[in-house]
Amino acid sequence: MIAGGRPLRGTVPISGAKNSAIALIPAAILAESPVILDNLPELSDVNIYTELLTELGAVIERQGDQMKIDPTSLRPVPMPNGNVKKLRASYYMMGALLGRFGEAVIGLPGGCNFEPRPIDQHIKGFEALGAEISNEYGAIHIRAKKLQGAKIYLDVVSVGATINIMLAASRAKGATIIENAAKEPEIIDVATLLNAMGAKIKGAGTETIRVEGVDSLHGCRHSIIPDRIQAATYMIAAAATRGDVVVDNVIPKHLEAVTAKLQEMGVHIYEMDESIRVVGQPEYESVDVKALVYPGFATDIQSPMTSLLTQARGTSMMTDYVYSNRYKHVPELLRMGARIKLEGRSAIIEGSKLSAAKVTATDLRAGAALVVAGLTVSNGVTEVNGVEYIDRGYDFLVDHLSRLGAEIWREKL
Ligand SMILES: CC(=O)N[C@H]1[C@@H](OP(=O)(O)OP(=O)(O)OC[C@H]2O[C@@H](n3ccc(=O)[nH]c3=O)[C@H](O)[C@@H]2O)O[C@H](CO)[C@@H](O)[C@@H]1O
Ligand SMILES: C=C(OP(=O)(O)O)C(=O)O
Repeated sequence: MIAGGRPLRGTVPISGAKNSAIALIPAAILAESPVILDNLPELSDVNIYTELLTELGAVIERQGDQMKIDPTSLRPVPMPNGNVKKLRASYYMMGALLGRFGEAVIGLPGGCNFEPRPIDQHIKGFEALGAEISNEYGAIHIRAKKLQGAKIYLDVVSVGATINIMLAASRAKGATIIENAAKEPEIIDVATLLNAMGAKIKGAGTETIRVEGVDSLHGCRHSIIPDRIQAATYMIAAAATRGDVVVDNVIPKHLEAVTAKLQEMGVHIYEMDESIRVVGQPEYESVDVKALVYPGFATDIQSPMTSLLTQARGTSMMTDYVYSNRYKHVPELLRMGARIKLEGRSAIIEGSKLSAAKVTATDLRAGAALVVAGLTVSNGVTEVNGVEYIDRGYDFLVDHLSRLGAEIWREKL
């Protein structure tokens, strides 16, 4: 529930990145001794991953924002159903188990289903490494007598496929070259962990990644990079409420596309070494935004940005080149009085005054978009349902926003 209309003011600490954490936890499967992860976010996706690895026999200890994963007794137990279906990133178990044991049986992943999300490039990568793959009763069976390095050109730039191939290839014989690789910061984070575990990966963060396979990997300690999507969401919320907020513990370089777009709208932004101050203004110019792969404007921030664009003067255009149909938030924003038209993969957004309504999130970032919208509305209380999606990606959201001066609370059901 949000009684909006209050400018957000103060400092918000940003936790470790969800999309790193849920790749780094399965990466630990490849080690033959314990891995320690610091700066772990407190998210439902992380909790589900913890359960998944425990079901496979790993021993996991958590203390504050630290997780110790001891994978020494872990076995490649088939996981056709259950927790794997609750999580998009359960597909990383495929690459990790394949690398460590040469086999994996994993149910097709779940997670946010804003549109069909194929994993054909992951499969193509495993096959190129020598794995045999079949789909039986909704679960992918992957087996390889021996993993052999290969040259793999990805047909589409895919974060998940790039990471999954790195995981398996780090234990293959010889060199694997991934061409047309994704360049997101989370890919560099995974490569950094794997290299600290003894892998030989070069080029992460560029479109060509070279993985020299090694015979074994060992434990290490690693600190997860800050969550750039959470950070961007608070930046957008600060702008939308005409507030003055410092997002702290971030890597400003990871947020350049968002910073540039907000500045183009007229938001004042000051970058420090590890924080960004966002000062909202009474009026904003309309802008056109293209959601692209990194270093472009992230698709994961497209939905909250769409909410902010309702606050700009004139007509803005949002085009998502990564997911053409990621607009489940739009019908809900219409309920709040937004004037948005969908055309193909674009949303055309007219500046409008929003009003309170009962709305429902059906995926994580749609949820974030509705919260941003609710924060701008001063007449009445906006009710956002489906908050379990928001819990996938924003830890302590209500606490953080309350500390920034928002009137926001969770109803006990
Ligand atoms: C857990 C995680 O890190 N999730 C992120 C990851 O998802 P995920 O890794 O699943 O997304 P991808 O980068 O793979 O998808 C990018 C595009 O490629 C297509 N595609 C992907 C794989 C494939 O085998 N075949 C194929 O056609 C997808 O449909 C999509 O259009 O990157 C997305 C794009 O930045 C983000 O929105 C997600 O938050
Ligand atoms: C779509 C997202 O996550 P996932 O790929 O885990 O569903 C997201 O983080 O916005």
